[in-house]
Amino acid sequence: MKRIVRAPAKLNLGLDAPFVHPDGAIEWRMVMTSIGLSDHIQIETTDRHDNIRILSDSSFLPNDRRNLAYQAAHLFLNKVGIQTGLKISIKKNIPVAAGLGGGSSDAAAVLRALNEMFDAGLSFAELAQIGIQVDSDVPYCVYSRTALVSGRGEIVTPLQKLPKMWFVLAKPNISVSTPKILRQVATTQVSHPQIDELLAGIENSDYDRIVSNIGNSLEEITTASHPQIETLKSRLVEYGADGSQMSGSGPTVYGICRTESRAHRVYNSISGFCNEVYIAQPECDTNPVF
Ligand SMILES: C[C@@](CO)(OP(=O)(O)O)[C@H](O)COP(=O)(O)OP(=O)(O)OC[C@H]1O[C@@H](n2ccc(N)nc2=O)[C@H](O)[C@@H]1O
Ligand SMILES: Nc1ncnc2c1ncn2[C@@H]1O[C@H](COP(=O)(O)OP(=O)(O)O)[C@@H](O)[C@H]1O
Repeated sequence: MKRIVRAPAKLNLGLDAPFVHPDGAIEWRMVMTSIGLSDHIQIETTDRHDNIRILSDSSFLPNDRRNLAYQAAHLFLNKVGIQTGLKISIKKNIPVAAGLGGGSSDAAAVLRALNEMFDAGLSFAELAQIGIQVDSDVPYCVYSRTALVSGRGEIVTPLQKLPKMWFVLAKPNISVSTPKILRQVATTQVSHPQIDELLAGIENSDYDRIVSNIGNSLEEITTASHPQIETLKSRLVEYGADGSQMSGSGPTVYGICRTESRAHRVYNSISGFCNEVYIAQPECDTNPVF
């Protein structure tokens, strides 16, 4: 049996961390969307029982149990009691450790694909329960559509489609350690974006209200050690984006544009300052996940 699936990158339109639980886990309130930029994953069954082999075209990825796709496959096979070998080949298009959830999305794509391949009949909620054991963005990525994410990442409430918009992503050439950023949440006075206003903007398909209420509590923490993120954000707006923000714990920033032609203008201008630049639309409008 063989399947090829896409694993889309996510963007955080709104990210609030209202409090930290006594065990150190962060309580999230995030509005996320998935975009056309995606990894391609081929999954094949093999007769080497209980052997999960990961191959990828990226030298940045672990190809053993540390790979999130491996962990997802392992948990799924245990849960449904299937004995098979798997070969999982990842074509990596999403920049790694960029705040775009590439690893979580690969893991979620593997869960969805195995569920279909073996006709296991698990609901998205059940796949999300497996996914939360891998990391906190996997439940969202099982749905991979615009959604409100809360709790420790396990509560996913799908929202309606975003109005037409374009994103211009720019990934500066710096490394950000997510654990290092997240550890600082408990001890830093972070700002809290207006998530309810953002939700109202989405509910009313109101582009301007959405753009004026994007916000990310982690931005101040990451920017404190990497001020170039702030510069890149300002440049995106200077070149014509209606708003700009960092995704996740960074370092990728994105600008939002209402039209494709404006997005291309911003793309061309920002390309002079940043090597890794992408244009994408929200996932659900154009490209079904399978
Ligand atoms: C911040 C977000 C927002 O979408 O995006 P990314 O930047 O990853 O894309 C994610 O929630 C992120 O998800 P993820 O990377 O899965 O985070 P988690 O699994 O919760 O934690 C990542 C790592 O940070 C550590 N961690 C987490 C919380 C905390 N208070 N202190 C920590 O040291 C965890 O132990 C783990 O090793
Ligand atoms: N399939 C995968 N794709 C990307 N990264 C992975 C994968 N499996 C494990 N990782 C590890 O997960 C970490 C986070 O990567 P990624 O999910 O791309 O970024 P982020 O958490 O910033 O959204 C990296 O250190 C990477 O080595």
